[in-house]
Amino acid sequence: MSAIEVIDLSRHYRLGSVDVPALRGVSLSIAANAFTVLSGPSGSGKSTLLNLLGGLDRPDSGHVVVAGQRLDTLDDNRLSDFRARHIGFVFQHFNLLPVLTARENVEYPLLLAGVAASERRRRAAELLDAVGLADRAANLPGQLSGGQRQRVAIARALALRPALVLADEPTANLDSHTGAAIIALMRDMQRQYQTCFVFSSHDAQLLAAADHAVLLRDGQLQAPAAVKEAA
Ligand SMILES: Nc1ncnc2c1ncn2[C@@H]1O[C@H](COP(=O)(O)OP(=O)(O)OP(=O)(O)O)[C@@H](O)[C@H]1O
Repeated sequence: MSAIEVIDLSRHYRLGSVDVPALRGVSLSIAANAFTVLSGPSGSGKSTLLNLLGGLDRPDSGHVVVAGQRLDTLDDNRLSDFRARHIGFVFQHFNLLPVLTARENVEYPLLLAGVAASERRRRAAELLDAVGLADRAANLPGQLSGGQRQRVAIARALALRPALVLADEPTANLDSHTGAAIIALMRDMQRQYQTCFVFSSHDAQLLAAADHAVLLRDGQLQAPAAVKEAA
């Protein structure tokens, strides 16, 4: 079963009079309940594709279907609502709100979704426990290490139990030891929460941990290889 269908997707950027083709006619299926890595050299189109999968950007042609919903049929408000409810994001720079504690950061998407306070507290506590940070719930992001911040970001991404979690270079700002721990945690969370995880990365450790690798070069798909059978 696939969580995402990508159909003949193209995205060009204009730099003055120069046309930069970032993605050229990409079609693929991404499996549900699996760990998929988008890989390829710098400039190959990984972030562009990830942004289109997450509805953060719109293609010039082609379309994306996430959890059965064609994103191109949604206007900006409905797309933003769909994103909030069905897609969790993890960023290279963590993007936590600096004035909120770890617990409040995890609760934030639940607050926006109108979840009652007692349920927000319960779910944030469960998730912080799952990422090994139960004792750091009251800390601000500035009082946490890079690896701990990324753990909070992963807990936040899972708060609304999304169909899909997208992560753009989630280990790029971490040392290799911390990066390996974050990869193991994401793998664990993917299994525990039965979610589709998609990452962009140059990180060989992340590629080795993946069920599927999507290889891009010059905005086009290379052979999509099954790294190993999905667990
Ligand atoms: N906002 C933009 N304006 C113009 N060109 C852009 C823009 N964003 C990306 N590009 C170009 O589109 C192409 C694909 O970029 P993209 O960021 O998707 O690649 P990437 O594989 O994620 O690279 P990296 O691994 O370095 O992050 C590149 O040629 C890049 O220069």
